[in-house]
Amino acid sequence: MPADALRATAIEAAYGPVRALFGVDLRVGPGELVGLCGPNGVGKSTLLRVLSGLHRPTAGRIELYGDDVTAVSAVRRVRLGLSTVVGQATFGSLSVLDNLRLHGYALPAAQVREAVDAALAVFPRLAQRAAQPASTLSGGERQMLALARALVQRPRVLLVDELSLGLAPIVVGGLLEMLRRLNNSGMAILVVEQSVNVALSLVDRVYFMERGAIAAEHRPQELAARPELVRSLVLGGHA
Ligand SMILES: Nc1ncnc2c1ncn2[C@@H]1O[C@H](COP(=O)(O)OP(=O)(O)OP(=O)(O)O)[C@@H](O)[C@H]1O
Repeated sequence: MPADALRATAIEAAYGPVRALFGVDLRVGPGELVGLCGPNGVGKSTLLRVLSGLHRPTAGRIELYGDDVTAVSAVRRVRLGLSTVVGQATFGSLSVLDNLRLHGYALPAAQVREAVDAALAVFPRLAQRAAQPASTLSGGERQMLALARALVQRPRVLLVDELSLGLAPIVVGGLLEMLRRLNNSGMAILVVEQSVNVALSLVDRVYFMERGAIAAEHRPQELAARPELVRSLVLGGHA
């Protein structure tokens, strides 16, 4: 059997004395699109930070295509094919093009231009605005830029935090369509999503987190006829 694109086993994490993750097990198969849902504060963003190498776990193991990357730095994980889209923060005074170029930091210099052109080809709307300062983009365009920056890194596995946050449904629809296309082209994707409806419309499989651990795992079709189960999963311990 081929190795999982991404596998986390028994992950624990803390902020000083405050424990945030309690033995998380999660996997994303090659070419799979997986969601991670759960109420505020259950540890979704912390888990993403641990997976991307931005926060060191206190226990557990992370594997990328079968290789142990638990002790590997965030930058090296990018080189190994793991990229992350977090928020819409950009370098506002820099142009869209320069924001993209900067994100080629993990690529050999000779490949940056081609990678930037490829990312712009995915987002024609950004290509039209390549010379514009990023601060002048709309919220939706900024989220496109956040995605495009990750694409510049040529990921095999993409982690996405809260794609739909604060965006109009029509904009979210376009971004989801983009994630689907990237996934269809073979990219494994893990998307943290506050809106369970958004997640269920998109993913092959979804994890529900509760108080720092995975509480359930389902395929959307299993949940289609069970609104009461979805409700209890969404509300977690608050049901
Ligand atoms: N920098 C930090 N310092 C201390 N505690 C933190 C820090 N970041 C997160 N936490 C705590 O860790 C727990 C998990 O937070 P996390 O942001 O991972 O949750 P989340 O599920 O992503 O929430 P949300 O959906 O609201 O973004 C929370 O109790 C939070 O208060």
